[in-house]
Amino acid sequence: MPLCAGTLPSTKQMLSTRPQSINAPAFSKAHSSFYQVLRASCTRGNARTLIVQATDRTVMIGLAADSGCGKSTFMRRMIGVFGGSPHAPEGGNPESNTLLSDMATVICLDDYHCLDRTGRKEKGVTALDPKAQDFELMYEQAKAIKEGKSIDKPIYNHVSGLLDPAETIKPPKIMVLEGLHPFYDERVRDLYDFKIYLDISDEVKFAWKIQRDMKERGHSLESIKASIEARRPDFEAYIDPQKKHADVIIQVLPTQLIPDEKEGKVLRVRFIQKEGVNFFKPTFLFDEGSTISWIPCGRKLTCSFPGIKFFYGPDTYYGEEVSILEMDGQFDKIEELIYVESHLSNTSAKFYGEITQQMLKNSQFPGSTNGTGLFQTIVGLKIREVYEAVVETTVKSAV
Ligand SMILES: Nc1ncnc2c1ncn2[C@@H]1O[C@H](COP(=O)(O)OP(=O)(O)OP(=O)(O)O)[C@@H](O)[C@H]1O
Ligand SMILES: O=C(CO)[C@H](O)[C@H](O)COP(=O)(O)O
Repeated sequence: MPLCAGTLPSTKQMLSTRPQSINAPAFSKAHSSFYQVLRASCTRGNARTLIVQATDRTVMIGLAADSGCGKSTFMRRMIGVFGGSPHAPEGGNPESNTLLSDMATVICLDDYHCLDRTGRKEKGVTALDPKAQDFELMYEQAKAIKEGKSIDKPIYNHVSGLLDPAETIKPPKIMVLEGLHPFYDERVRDLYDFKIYLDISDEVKFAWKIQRDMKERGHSLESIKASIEARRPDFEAYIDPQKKHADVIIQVLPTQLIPDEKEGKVLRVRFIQKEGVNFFKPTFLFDEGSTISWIPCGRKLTCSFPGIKFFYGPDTYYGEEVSILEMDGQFDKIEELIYVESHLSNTSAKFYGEITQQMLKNSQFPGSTNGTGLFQTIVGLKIREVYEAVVETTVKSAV
């Protein structure tokens, strides 16, 4: 017999009640906010089950970029928004590329290479070539995860260059597929709730690669140049075109504040945001839809040479309406970012100062004093908002 809202237990009672059987799902704090939605229309028995099932729907996020373009750094920022520390699967293959955290699991699409290093060499293809990628398996497994099923996913071992035995991945609340081809196959593309592309210009990519591969991995300047050149044709043919499918693009270019600066030390970062994307409201500066150029007051935002400049305005990108928020230059003190934050709207922050708080928490990550860190942090908040909106919609349709 249906119960009226007043007769259903309170959220506090729900939290303290044990499930009626071992297999019944537990009601946790994470479900509380959705309980109100159901309280008016559910019987005691099915309320718990419906809420838990609805909030257990996996939200799919795609992150595309070339290798060495800051995907790992971005993932660490995103996971920081949800809390909990990222870790590799325990007790498994030490060369696993998977990252687990309380809310999110990040899968690296290199695991869907169907040709190992020798195979690619024999066939004369690079890892960027779709021929080296098993899209059939990628689609089947991404779909299974979205349907709440566990998968046994292969592991591409970056040390040996071989495909290792599979690891089991359980469906998380948020699944991120990151790598070279997340939006290449139309079937996989249609599974995402939100799509991100990190678009790093050649000059900056080169500077970052030198920093990592020369200083940290002992590669020579010549070999880094040669590897970038060898990848370029396939990058242009197969990776770069995927950016037109993304909902947001973080484009990283050399600064325009210093003439002919090509070293990639000072960056101009553009946050390209599509209009009309489900559950996503573009962030704006001062006044939505206006075109604004802003040089913040130097007393409120300390910046050494060459200073800092913001831009915001509407534009088109591959024929679609977008709004662009741009930051050229860098600031000196992260805590002063609160001044910039106070002029931004639709940031998806839960409280005033959350962006600055996140930036301070991750101050040791590269890009913490420029637009890469700022926009990656905002995208992390956007992912949280998309997640919450998808879950709420699922709960409502369950009701
Ligand atoms: N925002 C940034 N500002 C400056 N340098 C950065 C930034 N993001 C990344 N880097 C540099 O680029 C290098 C690669 O970054 P990261 O490991 O995050 O990229 P990746 O895309 O995950 O690489 P891969 O796919 O090869 O594992 C880092 O070592 C760092 O030096
Ligand atoms: O682009 C890459 C990763 O994003 C790698 O180059 C690709 O996975 C091939 O691996 P390896 O360098 O081990 O041969």
